[in-house]
Amino acid sequence: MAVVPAGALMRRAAFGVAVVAAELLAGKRRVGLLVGAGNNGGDALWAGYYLRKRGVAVSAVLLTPDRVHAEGLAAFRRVGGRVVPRLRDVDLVIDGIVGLSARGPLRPDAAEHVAHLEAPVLSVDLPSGVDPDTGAVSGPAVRAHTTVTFGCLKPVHALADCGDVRLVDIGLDGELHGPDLVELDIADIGVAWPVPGPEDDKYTQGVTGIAAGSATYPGAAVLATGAALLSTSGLVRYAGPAAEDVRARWPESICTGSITDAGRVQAWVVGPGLGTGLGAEAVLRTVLEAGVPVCADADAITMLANNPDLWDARDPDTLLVLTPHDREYERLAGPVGTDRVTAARKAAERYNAVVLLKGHATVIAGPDGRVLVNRARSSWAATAGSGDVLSGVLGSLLAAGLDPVLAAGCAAKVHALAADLASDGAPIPATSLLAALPDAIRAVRPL
Ligand SMILES: NC(=O)C1=CN([C@@H]2O[C@H](COP(=O)(O)OP(=O)(O)OC[C@H]3O[C@@H](n4cnc5c(N)ncnc54)[C@H](O)[C@@H]3O)[C@@H](O)[C@H]2O)[C@@H](O)CC1
Ligand SMILES: Nc1ncnc2c1ncn2[C@@H]1O[C@H](COP(=O)(O)OP(=O)(O)O)[C@@H](O)[C@H]1O
Ligand SMILES: [K+]
Repeated sequence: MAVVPAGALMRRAAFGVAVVAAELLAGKRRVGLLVGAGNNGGDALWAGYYLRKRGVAVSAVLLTPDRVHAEGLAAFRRVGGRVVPRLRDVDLVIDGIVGLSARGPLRPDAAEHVAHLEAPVLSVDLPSGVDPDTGAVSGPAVRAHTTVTFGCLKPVHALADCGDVRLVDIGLDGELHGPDLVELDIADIGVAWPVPGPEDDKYTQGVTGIAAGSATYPGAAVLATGAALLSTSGLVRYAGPAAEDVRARWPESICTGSITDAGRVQAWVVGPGLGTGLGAEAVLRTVLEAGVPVCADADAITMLANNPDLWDARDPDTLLVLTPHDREYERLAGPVGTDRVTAARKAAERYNAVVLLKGHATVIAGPDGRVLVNRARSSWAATAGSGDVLSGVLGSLLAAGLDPVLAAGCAAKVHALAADLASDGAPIPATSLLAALPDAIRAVRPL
């Protein structure tokens, strides 16, 4: 703002909004604006101005008539824009209620206008009512068909549903610092995914150890072992009371009844279905002492939360990835709250571990401050046993030697993709998600 003429950034932004609006209108001619008190409302009014100049009928509701972007309103009026008490018969709504300075959900008057909308909504910068920094929705909010944002993506675009997100360049490039959050794309994952070369054999690609399952929950062991087998072509060892079940389902795994004679591995997955009794504690201790990277999931997290002495078993240099869902997180570090990125960061720092906080938007924080986000495209992965699959995928990537933050990011993305591919619009059990892993990996691998 200091280096460009006053109002220039807003006009560039608004012009970008008008271009996308014209595209969404696809020949229709009536646009309504919801205009709030700040610059977001100013963007909407200027977008209305550009649309009017293209012959579109534009009406605007001013939510706070005494606090409105004055130049934007004057320009809008100059070209024949109408101010109305309520939007009626419009083909597209432009949401300029609040933008980056928004706090909290929509206030009742704005919520009332939004509740009655029938036309698709084009949000300026973010769907109003959704928190810009955390993506939290704690009350009424706009549901956007499309969001147009400026200069760079903001955390809300990675953490919440903003519809189709379009980025408009308004000339901020030189001013932007590196990203606070990173979302891996398919190409990043395709490059990172371990692939055997001519020199490889079953050991060189990393051996994954699975310490999971119990007499009560043998299925978790079967799912985690299968996921490791399907994710890389290295060897997978299983150790625990579900050895018979695992061997029957996965004859290619090497199974033993006890962790003490499991043999060497390059990474351990510990926890799914393991239980939390004394035997399980001894298993967790053995794994943490092994000096190889560990993915601690499910019951392993609960044990670490309940018995802090267990942390002493870990060599401080041992790479650890914790994969809690919200309730497991709460046992470890208190309530997650609405700011999932801060929650994951806090636990990563406290435990000197990579923390993968599961959910629709999975947040991965490294102890070095890196944060990755992966927002799922559907919620079909929210099913029993799907976390066991995730831990197996992640363990095999750790065994292959991937950096643990990258491993967690790759696992989260491929897991979510497998859920989409398996589901194709219908509910699926975790065994189907598991079976779709090869398709998901093929989909990310370079052609
Ligand atoms: N910073 C920049 O370089 C640019 C910013 N632009 C626009 O400016 C916006 C930010 O503008 P502002 O800082 O004025 O902030 P906003 O437009 O987000 O508005 C803040 C105003 O809304 C009120 N408000 C906050 N939360 C509310 C709630 N829950 N319900 C109702 N009212 C609420 C506040 O009291 C304040 O008056 C961006 O989102 C973007 O649209 C663009 O013009 C492009 C350039
Ligand atoms: N609403 C959702 N949308 C998309 N993915 C979800 C959703 N809820 C959970 N998941 C994913 O499903 C998996 C569930 O793991 P978890 O809770 O450990 O299940 P389980 O213990 O039954 O295996 C995680 O990978 C999580 O990110
Ligand atoms: K908005």
